[in-house]
Amino acid sequence: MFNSTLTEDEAFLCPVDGAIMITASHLPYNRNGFKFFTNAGGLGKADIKIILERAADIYKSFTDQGLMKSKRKASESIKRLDYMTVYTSDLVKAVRKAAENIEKPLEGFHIVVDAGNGAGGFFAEKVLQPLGAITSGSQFLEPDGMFPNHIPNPEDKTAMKAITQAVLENKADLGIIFDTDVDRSAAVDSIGREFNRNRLIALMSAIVLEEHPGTTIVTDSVTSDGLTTFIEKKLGGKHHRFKRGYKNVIDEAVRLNSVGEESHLAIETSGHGALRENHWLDDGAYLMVKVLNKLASAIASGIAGGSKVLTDLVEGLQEPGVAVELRLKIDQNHPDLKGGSFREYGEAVLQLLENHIESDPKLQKAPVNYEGVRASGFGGWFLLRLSLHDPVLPLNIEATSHEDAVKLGLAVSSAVKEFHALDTSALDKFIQT
Ligand SMILES: O=P(O)(O)OC[C@H]1O[C@H](O)[C@H](O)[C@@H](O)[C@@H]1O
Repeated sequence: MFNSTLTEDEAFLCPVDGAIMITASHLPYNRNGFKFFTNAGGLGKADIKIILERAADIYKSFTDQGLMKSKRKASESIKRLDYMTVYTSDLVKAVRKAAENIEKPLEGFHIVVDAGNGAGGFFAEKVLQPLGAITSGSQFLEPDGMFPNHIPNPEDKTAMKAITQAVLENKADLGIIFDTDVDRSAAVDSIGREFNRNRLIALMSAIVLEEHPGTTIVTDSVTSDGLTTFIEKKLGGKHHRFKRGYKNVIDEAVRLNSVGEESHLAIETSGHGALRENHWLDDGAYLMVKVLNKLASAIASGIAGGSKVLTDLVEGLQEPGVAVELRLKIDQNHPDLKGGSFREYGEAVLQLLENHIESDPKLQKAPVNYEGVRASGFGGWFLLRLSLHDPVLPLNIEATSHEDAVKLGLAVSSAVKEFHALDTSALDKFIQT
C-alpha cells in the first residue's frame, strides 16, 4: 500500500497521494480498522484523530441526498489496478540482484508459506515461484476474513505450530509465516526451529550488521538479555532496547539517525521489522526478502545446506529455558480505581513494584529502561509494563529454569498484592505450577 505512494509509474497512476488499507491486522476478525499511508509513511494516532474529527464534521452537514451524490461521484472515479504486480516484481528483482542477477536463484529450494488466510498468500505464487522455489505444502493462502485455520499472527503459538508442522511434513528447506496484512512475519528453518521473537531479531541483526557494521539495532522492551549480548558481543553492534509498539521503535530509529546515531533496523519481538533502506516501513514481505537474499547469495556462491546458512547466523544466541508473558487485567469498574483511569492505576502498581525492587537485594533494576519496570535476578529478568492499548499490565519473565522464573514471579506478586483491581490469576497460576 505505502509503496504506491512512492512508485513512479503513470500506467498505475503512481505515485498516489495516499493509500488506505482495511485490516484487523493480527487481531481477530471483529477488530477491523483502517490504516492510512502517505509518502511520509503510516499515519500515527494524532493524524488519525484529526482525520476522524474532520470526517465527523463533514458527515454532520451531510443530507441523505448529498451523501448519495457523493457516493455516486466517488464510485464513478474508482479505477481498479493490479498494483500487486508492481510491488511483487520489485521484491523479486531485489532477490535476483542479491544473487548476482540469476533469474531463478532459489531453483529447487523448497519454501512453504502460511498466510493464515490473510493477505500474504501472494508471496508463494508471485515472489517465490518466479525465483524458482518450490512452494508445495504452502497453506491457508486464500484470504478469508474469518481466519478459519488459525489467527494469522507469528506471536500466536498455534500459528507457529502450524507453519513448523508444514515445514517438517513437507521436508521443506524453510517456512515463512505472515500476519493478516503482512506487516509481521517470521520463519522456520528446515529442522523446525523458529526464527521468531528474539531469534528473528537476532537473524535480522546479523544480516543488517553484515551490511552496516557497528550500527544500532532498535528493538521493543520485551527483548531478552541474551539478545543484547548476541548483538553487542557476537555481532559488534549496539542494542537499543526501547519501548513496545512498532511505531515507537520505528520513530526511535528515525530519531537516532537524526541525532547522528546510525541505525538501519527497528524491530519488535512481535515480528514487525522496518529497515532504513525500505523507507522505515514495517513490511513483513520485505523482511523475508532480506532473508531470501541471504539464502540466494549463499546458493549463488555455491554454499549448499538448505536454510543452515540462516541457522548458523544465530549461532551463539543464548536462549532462556523459560519465557512467558502473563497478561494481568485491570478491572476498570473496580472501586479501587476511585474514578481514575486504568493508566493511573497501572502507574501506581509500577511505582510500588519499583520501590520493592529497590529494597530487595536479590533484584537489580535495569540501569537503562524506557517503559515499565524491568529487573534482573535469579539468573533471569522480568518486565512489568502497561499495555499499549488495553487495560492490562503484561508481565514478561525469562529465566534458566521454571523454578527461577517462579522466584521472579513471586517477587512481582508480593509487590502487587494490595492492588485489588488487578487480576493476578494468571500470575498466581504460574507461581503454583
Ligand atoms: O502492549 P501490548 O498490549 O502487548 O501490545 C503491543 C502491540 O500492539 C500492537 O499490536 C502493535 O501492532 C504492536 O506493535 C505492539 O507490540
